[in-house]
Amino acid sequence: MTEPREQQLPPSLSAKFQGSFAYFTIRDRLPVILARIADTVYRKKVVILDQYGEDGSEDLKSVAGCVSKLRNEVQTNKEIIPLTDSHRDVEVWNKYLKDVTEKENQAPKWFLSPWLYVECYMYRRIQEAVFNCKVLKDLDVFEEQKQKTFMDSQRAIITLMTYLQEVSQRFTTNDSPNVQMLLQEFMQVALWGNKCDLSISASQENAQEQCLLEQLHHLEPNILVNDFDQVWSLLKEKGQFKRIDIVLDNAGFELISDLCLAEYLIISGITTTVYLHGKAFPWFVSDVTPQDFKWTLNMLCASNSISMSHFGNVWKNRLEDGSWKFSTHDFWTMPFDFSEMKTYASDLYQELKTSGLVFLKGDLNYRKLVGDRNWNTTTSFVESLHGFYPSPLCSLRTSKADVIVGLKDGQAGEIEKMDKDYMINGNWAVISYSSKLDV
Ligand SMILES: O=P(O)(O)OC[C@@]1(O)O[C@H](CO)[C@@H](O)[C@@H]1O
Ligand SMILES: [Mn+2]
Repeated sequence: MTEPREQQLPPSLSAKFQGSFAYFTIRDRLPVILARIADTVYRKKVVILDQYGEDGSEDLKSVAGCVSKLRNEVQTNKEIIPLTDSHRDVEVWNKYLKDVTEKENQAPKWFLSPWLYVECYMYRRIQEAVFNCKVLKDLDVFEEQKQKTFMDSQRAIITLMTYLQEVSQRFTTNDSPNVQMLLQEFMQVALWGNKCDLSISASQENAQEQCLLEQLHHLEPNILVNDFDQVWSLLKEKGQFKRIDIVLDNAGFELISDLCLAEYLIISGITTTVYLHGKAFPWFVSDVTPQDFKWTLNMLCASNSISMSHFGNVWKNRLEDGSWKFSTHDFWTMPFDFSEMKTYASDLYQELKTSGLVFLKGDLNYRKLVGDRNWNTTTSFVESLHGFYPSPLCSLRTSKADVIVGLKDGQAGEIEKMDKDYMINGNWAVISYSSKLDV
């Protein structure tokens, strides 16, 4: 099958389509996320003044000012403007703006241009305010919300990690654990862990209260595409992998669910190494940064829960002994969809080509996999990847944007009758697999 060229691809999702989820996101949700940042920043005033003195207060004022200016630009549909900080990715972002302007013969705007671009640009503009600070260049304006989600999910985290410890013991005592059934369980826990994301909730609290394990059976019918069997036959056919990757999404409970999957992949012998990919700076409110990763492991180690502290130490050792690797790459916080990785991040693309299987978590990664385009729901997942074939891929995504592919004929209509917002409310999910490889 030849890869579809630009003109054959369906249109990009955009807020120019009134009534689209992009439209509601940009009109209603993004301004709320920006307003929430101003509140957070003001709440830090006393602590920052104490730690950083006047420079710190000035920085906070400037971040708050930049974020409210940005909020006004979004709400009044201003033109997208070049970035002014000196972070290493500025040139790529500003060249992209120039290229889009030339291609469209007009400057991109919030309610005109592709949703993926303007939403990614918003989070990079927030970082511009931080990178332009004098003393607060490492400020994470979303830190408080991410940490609160972790703290509020303790019960679910303890239950899940206690279960992981029992499973781990079954492998140690070799009492013939059902590897396939357990893999399905840990993949589905990681899948539903994706429901908790602070961007969809426009920064409203979004902790995991109940234990997911008991709900998996009940949630199974809500998995609209379930390619688990294809993942399992790949693993069975290959025996033990040297490398499996997990492109992470959100901090908090979702990160714990991903690390439990990563631990299971090792103790089951499915792979000897798991590569975990985070974001280089705060992104889409709850995405995992190196600081979030470190903080989470430290919180596990300091916990008085036996299973949490056990795995906190096990996981710190895995980073030491190399069975886990955590890294970031600038590509993950750029506006490109994944079909452009070969062009803009060939090093990352070549690295993923060495993986036996790449799990990609969450909705934004799914949107980037399918190019954030308005595909027919019955288009195959493989076709919607339009050129992104570095390795076998498995998307674990709860649907929080109005794009979905790989459904059967008539399936969308059936689901719509039950839940008209099925594409955007996070109650429905896909486990989508592609085995297609670049030549
Ligand atoms: O990637 P995640 O964390 O699962 O979701 C990201 C998200 O919350 O942000 C966008 C809406 O603002 C959508 O892509 C999606 O709803
Ligand atoms: Mn996210």
